[in-house]
Amino acid sequence: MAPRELNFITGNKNKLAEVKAILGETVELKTQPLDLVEIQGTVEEVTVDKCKRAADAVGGPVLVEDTCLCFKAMKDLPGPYIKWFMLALGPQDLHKMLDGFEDKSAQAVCTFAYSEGPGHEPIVFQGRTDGKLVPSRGPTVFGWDSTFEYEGKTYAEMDKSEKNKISHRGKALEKLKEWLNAEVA
Ligand SMILES: O=c1[nH]c(=O)c2ncn([C@@H]3O[C@H](COP(=O)(O)OP(=O)(O)OP(=O)(O)O)[C@@H](O)[C@H]3O)c2[nH]1
Ligand SMILES: [Mg+2]
Repeated sequence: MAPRELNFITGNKNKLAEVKAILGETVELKTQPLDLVEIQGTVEEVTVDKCKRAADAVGGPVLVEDTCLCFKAMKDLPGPYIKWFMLALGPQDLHKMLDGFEDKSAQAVCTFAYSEGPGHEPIVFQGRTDGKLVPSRGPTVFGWDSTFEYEGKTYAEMDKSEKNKISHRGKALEKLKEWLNAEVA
């Protein structure tokens, strides 16, 4: 049975705001701001492990999300480790990581995992958006939004509803919504 409410565990306020806006009235969204340990591995491994840790910490059903930024020239790195590169370099200098490469293409990947609670295997919903890494343009409010360009505009140059329609997160949440609706029907 699909849940009627979701407990989204995240320490990231910007993610939470987008998830709230995208899910709208689909489901009741609760949240707990836990900072969970994140392992190394593929994005699926990182997200599933984060989900299990969240379920254990909360002792009940949880939703978590992990975001990757993958550079094609770097064989998909930094991927799930993008947070640490962002923290070190900031949005102004992140694009310089690809200075030595012709290929500036990048893919934003968003992976949600839902678990019914401790001991339950998480279900995964993923969305991917192709773009490229560019010198920062637009407000630097959310992570690497100002350096990721999709069809001529950086995420930061789009208004929120425009970003949410084509974003990695929007696409992943479309799959989550389909699952919620299919289970209810
Ligand atoms: O410009 C951006 N547009 C986005 O749409 C977006 N989504 C995530 N991020 C950043 O990418 C890293 C992911 O790391 P991450 O998934 O582990 O997140 P987090 O640790 O901040 O929160 P959480 O793990 O508690 O949920 C963090 O630096 C996030 O700020 C984004 N930046
Ligand atoms: Mg994190």
